[in-house]
Amino acid sequence: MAPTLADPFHDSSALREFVINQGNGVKGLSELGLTALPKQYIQPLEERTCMSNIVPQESIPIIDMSNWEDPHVAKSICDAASKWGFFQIVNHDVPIEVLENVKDATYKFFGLPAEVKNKYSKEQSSSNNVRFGTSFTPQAEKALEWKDYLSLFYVSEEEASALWPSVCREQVLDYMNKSKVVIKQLLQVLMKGLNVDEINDTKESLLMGSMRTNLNYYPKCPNPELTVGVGRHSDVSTLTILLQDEIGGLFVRENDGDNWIHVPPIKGSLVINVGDALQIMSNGRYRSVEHRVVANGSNNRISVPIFVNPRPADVIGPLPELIASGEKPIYKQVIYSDYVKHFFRKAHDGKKTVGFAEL
Ligand SMILES: COc1cc(/C=C/C(=O)SCCNC(=O)CCNC(=O)[C@H](O)C(C)(C)COP(=O)(O)OP(=O)(O)OC[C@H]2O[C@@H](n3cnc4c(N)ncnc43)[C@H](O)[C@@H]2OP(=O)(O)O)ccc1O
Ligand SMILES: O=C(O)CCC(=O)C(=O)O
Ligand SMILES: [Fe+2]
Repeated sequence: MAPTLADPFHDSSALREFVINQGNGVKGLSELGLTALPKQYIQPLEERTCMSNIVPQESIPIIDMSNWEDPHVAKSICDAASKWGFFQIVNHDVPIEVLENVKDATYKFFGLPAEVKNKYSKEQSSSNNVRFGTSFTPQAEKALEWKDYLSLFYVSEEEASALWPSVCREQVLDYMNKSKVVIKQLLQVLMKGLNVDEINDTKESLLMGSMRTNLNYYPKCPNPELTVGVGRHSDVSTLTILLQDEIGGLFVRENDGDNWIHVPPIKGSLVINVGDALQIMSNGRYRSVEHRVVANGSNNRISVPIFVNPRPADVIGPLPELIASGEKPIYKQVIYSDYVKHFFRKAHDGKKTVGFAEL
């Protein structure tokens, strides 16, 4: 049968060839002007965002970082990390031009021809530290996600100069470097909230020894209600610093229940969330909370998370200071790269990754 514009990708191998092998991504699908979502992206009902589960009157905290050392501000940061696992920060000293430049650079990267972006795919990239991809783990997913991404793991300025795409390299490095000040402030406050007063070099390396920046591109989707931009997951980081554009679509789970709260875009703000590594190191005091992104029928959307992590070879577990104070550990010691590999080997599955470290 001849392909139709409604479903030219009835055959999954044709879809894989176009989206993954040729590097067109979902951006390429979106730009074909399809009238219906290819069936490979149709998510089961329980994974779609249902309006009746959204609580419009709720909101995650918004914290002004200009007086971050003030005990009231510090308390609101620790409370937000314990209760919500998510908050937004304003007046954080990352210059607005740096944020605007990295958003422009994201559009520039995804605007490159498919064959140029595809040079950074898993198959063609000269390093595992630079990866252009689509969905989350397409080989492990029953239903694909409507998102393309570029993932940049930072090793050194030299490696970035040699390997990262030139259209976004400087802007991502600048965003990462300028964010370090607020990352350190947040970690200092969060550690103090656990009665860990000194962040020595070893502890700093454990909390923020590696960084990965992803550029996420969610193209306009023909049937947004049938799919997801990103499925329910918690991040495996210590902290994530997320820059989103003005479109919206990020939802956070409220108190482990069935209700979801929208994270409204605020110009110049950054969204902060606790990742699994901090949940484990804080012995469950700070919570990495499930979140998801809806697809959008009218607009393209971008976001730029910085995942602040331990180093791959670090062993993570409840911090010794917490155990010394008499707390019973609820997590075991795990090698961080084993934890991350476990996350990347399966489709998004909410909070299940943390089970890998549970005692
Ligand atoms: C993409 O959509 C996402 C991503 C996310 C991400 C959320 C985070 O919190 S990312 C922070 C992760 N932490 C780190 O990167 C720091 C620690 N790094 C490591 O431990 C290692 O660098 C490594 C990530 C484990 C890779 O080590 P390596 O020795 O190179 O291992 P491999 O065998 O090559 O890879 C293992 C496995 O993972 C897949 N993978 C690797 N990198 C990525 C990547 N950047 N994005 C997606 N998948 C990746 C790789 O393909 C391997 O899988 P196979 O099936 O091929 O075996 C949140 C939400 C999203 O939607
Ligand atoms: O795009 C967003 O708002 C969130 C993306 C996300 O959760 C992630 O990349 O881990
Ligand atoms: Fe996430």
